[in-house]
Amino acid sequence: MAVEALKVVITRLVTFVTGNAKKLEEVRDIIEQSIPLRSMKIDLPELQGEPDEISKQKARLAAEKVKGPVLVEDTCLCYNDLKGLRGPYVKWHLDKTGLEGLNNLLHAYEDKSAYALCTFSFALDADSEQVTFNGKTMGKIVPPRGPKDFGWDPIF
Ligand SMILES: O=P(O)(O)OP(=O)(O)OP(=O)(O)OC[C@H]1O[C@@H](n2cnc3c(O)ncnc32)[C@H](O)[C@@H]1O
Repeated sequence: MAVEALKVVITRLVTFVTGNAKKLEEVRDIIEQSIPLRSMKIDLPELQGEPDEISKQKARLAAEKVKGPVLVEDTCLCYNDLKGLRGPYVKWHLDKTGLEGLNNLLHAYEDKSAYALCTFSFALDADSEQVTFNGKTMGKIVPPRGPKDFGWDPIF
């Protein structure tokens, strides 16, 4: 399945669906040279569940709207001592409590280690099985510092 999908990716235009300009910038930098890519901002529901499942459903919903091959990504920030939370819900936490709130979450814990999990899903169309890829970066949660122009970067 993955190989079949890949064949189509390089010959057909893929729509990267996101409402996040910084995310789009990074994805363009990394894969625009490899596959024909365009972007589209479509409001998709913020889903709940495990990262892979959220990403797959996001791809299915995006493919339904685009009616063609799509790529989506869902980012999680996972605290080890909180068993992987805030995970996919980090966006809400960041919106409501800001960077300080995300940092304060770990005050009661010794271990400040965390990881960023990026889950990409590709779908040829709404009826095809989604192909999912994960990337994980280990780090730790610190008080906010540096540029504040991209999500939770200042605390990770
Ligand atoms: O339209 P989509 O692609 O879903 O864009 P989004 O901003 O809703 O994307 P996510 O749900 O995947 O992102 C969850 C949160 O993580 C933030 N984020 C995503 N990638 C990041 C990165 O590389 N560094 C810092 N923050 C990031 C993002 O700004 C959100 O607040």
